[in-house]
Amino acid sequence: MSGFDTIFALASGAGRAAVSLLRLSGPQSGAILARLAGGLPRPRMASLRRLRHPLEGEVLDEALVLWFPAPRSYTGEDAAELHLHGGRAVLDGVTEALLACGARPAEPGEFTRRAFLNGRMDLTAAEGIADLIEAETAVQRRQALRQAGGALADLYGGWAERLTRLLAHQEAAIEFAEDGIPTTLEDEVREAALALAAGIEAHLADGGRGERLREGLWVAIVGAPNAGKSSLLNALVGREAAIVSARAGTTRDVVEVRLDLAGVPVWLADTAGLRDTPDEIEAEGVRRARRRAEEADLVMAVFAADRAADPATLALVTPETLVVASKSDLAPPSVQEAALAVSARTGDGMKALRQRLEDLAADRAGLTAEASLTRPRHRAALMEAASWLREAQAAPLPELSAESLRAALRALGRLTGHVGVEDVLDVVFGDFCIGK
Ligand SMILES: Nc1nc2c(ncn2[C@@H]2O[C@H](COP(=O)(O)OP(=O)(O)OP(=O)(O)O)[C@@H](O)[C@H]2O)c(=O)[nH]1
Repeated sequence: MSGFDTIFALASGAGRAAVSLLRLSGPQSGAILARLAGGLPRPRMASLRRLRHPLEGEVLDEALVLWFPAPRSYTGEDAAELHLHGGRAVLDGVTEALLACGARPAEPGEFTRRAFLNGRMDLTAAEGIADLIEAETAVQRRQALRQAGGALADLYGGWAERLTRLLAHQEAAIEFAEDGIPTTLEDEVREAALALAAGIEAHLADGGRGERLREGLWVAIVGAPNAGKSSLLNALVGREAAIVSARAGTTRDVVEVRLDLAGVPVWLADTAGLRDTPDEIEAEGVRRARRRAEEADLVMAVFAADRAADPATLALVTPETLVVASKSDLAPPSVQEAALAVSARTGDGMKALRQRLEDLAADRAGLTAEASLTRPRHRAALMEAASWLREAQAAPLPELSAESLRAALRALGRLTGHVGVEDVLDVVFGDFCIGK
């Protein structure tokens, strides 16, 4: 796209490194690269060049440079890459040279924003790239790569195409009706609208797995004071993250620890032991524990094997709860049904507990054959599209049905970015860091 400034940014991480990657994009990229490197290298071929300051002529670095003429670049514009030596002074010198040539530092996400505006990717793919940069586990990486590769773009784009055809048919049906030509077209459109709504709703009914994988699965560990919750948490993460003591009521606030369970990011939350207490601080801890249990994706209820099961924890157990009998070295478990017997002290049963947690994590946040939606933004737009499609099916007049189909198409368009709305762009690209 013309009329843009030429922008640059460090694409690699800040700080001392062997190599720093500086990226340049915009209409002046070629001219600027030629000025610094003493001529343009062959497109898309790495060349070793001496980089000079354009005014002072001083050699700033000897660097690998790459020239990507439009449209075959990440942004779709003329672009260049400078693989500099990673020192601070090199970067400062080259930055000054680029400023002297009229380029300006990029805003966060500006490279990907330009790629989107130039039609190199849709909004969901741009989000996939943001997720890939943030991905911390293998399964997160797989989900992000799939989305960056256009899996959601293809799915939603396919629906938008189907919807466009429906709209064309509905409009044709309206015209035929005016001309008095009998047709079954309108009935067919209504039926197809319903089928499409059902398809979107099936995609929505994924239990939030894609969003969970992106953000992490929350597991709340609850139980009576001294049940051994903190010891279990420490044994699971392999370090002393939470304080363990023989004194009941040691954990007062929520202790959160991040864990990679077979590629799914999991947040374990150790909570205060559930009991009535006159201690104000501890009572607040108990309130927080209950809230965590309500909000968690998974509750792990811990009962000490050498004690009778306490009613406060029992009250939180549902068929979804992972029931654990701790301190199995002291006694046979007191809660028999489906309880997993473990001992943080001897390590007995810990492998089985980890495996159970991994299975549950994979079940609630693992990848499935079909790409899952990954953001509340996706969910909102898809719910809106499905609801307009149902309205289109039920509308009393074909004109109203067409109007609803148009609204559904707009909702899908906002999702992929084909209906350009500035505020949507700001939300999506606000997630990026500078240089991406
Ligand atoms: N024998 C035995 N003792 C354990 C085991 N796990 C924990 N304990 C002991 O039980 C006591 C309480 O353990 P914690 O892990 O602090 O229990 P908690 O449920 O977090 O306690 P609160 O912070 O009071 O809610 C400590 O003295 C631990 O050493 C175990 O597997 N076997």
